[in-house]
Amino acid sequence: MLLVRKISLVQFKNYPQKIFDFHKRIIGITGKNGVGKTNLLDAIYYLCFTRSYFSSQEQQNVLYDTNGFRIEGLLEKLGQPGKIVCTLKAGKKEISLDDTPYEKFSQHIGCFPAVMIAPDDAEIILGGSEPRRKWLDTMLSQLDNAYLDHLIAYQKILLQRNTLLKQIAESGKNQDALLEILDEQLALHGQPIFDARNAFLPGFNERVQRLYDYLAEAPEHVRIDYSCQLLEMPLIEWLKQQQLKDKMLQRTSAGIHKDDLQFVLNDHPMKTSASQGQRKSFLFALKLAQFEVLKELKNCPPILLLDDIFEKLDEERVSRLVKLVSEDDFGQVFITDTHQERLKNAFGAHADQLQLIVIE
Ligand SMILES: Nc1ncnc2c1ncn2[C@@H]1O[C@H](COP(=O)(O)OP(=O)(O)OP(=O)(O)O)[C@@H](O)[C@H]1O
Repeated sequence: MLLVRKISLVQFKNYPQKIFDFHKRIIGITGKNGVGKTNLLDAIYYLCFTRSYFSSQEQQNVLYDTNGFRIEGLLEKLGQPGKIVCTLKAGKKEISLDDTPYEKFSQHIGCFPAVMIAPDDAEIILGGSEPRRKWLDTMLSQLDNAYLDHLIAYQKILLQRNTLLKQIAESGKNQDALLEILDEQLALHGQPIFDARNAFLPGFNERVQRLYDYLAEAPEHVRIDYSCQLLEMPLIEWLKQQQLKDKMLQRTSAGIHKDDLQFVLNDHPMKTSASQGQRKSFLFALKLAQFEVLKELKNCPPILLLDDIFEKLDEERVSRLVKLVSEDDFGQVFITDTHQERLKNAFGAHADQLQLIVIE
């Protein structure tokens, strides 16, 4: 099992300095609105992903009017202790495992798998394609370090290619030789990303359907369709074919950065046709399916971070979810709620496994 035993926060978000000890499998975090329940979940997420789930800019993670933070976590994975330290000092970030700093943070991703379910996740269905790609990338990066390395390289080369396209337009100079090199490199990293995304979704769909059936009230058919230009032809051919157009647009119009996922409910797009309840059930099914895959492929259940689920789901769905996460092989679960009694009652039958933390 993977367990967080202790976390120390210094100047992380609203915490000037705070230590939390965790000694049970299910951790209920309660306290009034705005006390820092979500921030505590985010700190745990940070230890696993080397970044915040909620804040895209590091400065947002630093306590107001200070200039750096430190998160230290003591974890236990399959009986082995591990110490992760994440610091931001004078704008410089450092991550270490057992006092050895990582040269590449990507090496850390997937070592301590975790899944977050949070209110903002509705964006995955309702927003543009970016949150869907981000969700898929987070999932696949945890499963395979090579995927993340390809993704980082792809994004870097994409930026270089777009810069070159702008330079060509501005200077009128022939830079075709360089463009060709970048095309080859982009294809080299883009093609395996496509392969991984394409291979992953069919099996994943079966899991999402099963979990949706468990959570939802009515039997409905749900699925995720992968939309990608590379389903038609390889990236290198797309890049060649689009070169003229790209020079005019001054950006790269083909590639896996254009991918999207279509969430479908009974053959209709979920974004426009699903009710709020159906969307919530689908999101939970999606995240729990992610949990299942990680558990199987990592041989260890991920840490599950559930933010505000009692506000989001009706009683029936909450009780099914509680039943699921209470199973002994589920791994460590952190749940936030403003109502201490509600949390206690929900886990009443498993009170021996529940540790309540009240944040004041
Ligand atoms: N960088 C920061 N420095 C100081 N305080 C911050 C920072 N970022 C966020 N906060 C504060 O953290 C608080 C929000 O914390 P959080 O979202 O964890 O609360 P919560 O207990 O989950 O609340 P709710 O029950 O409403 O979901 C807010 O008061 C916000 O002002």
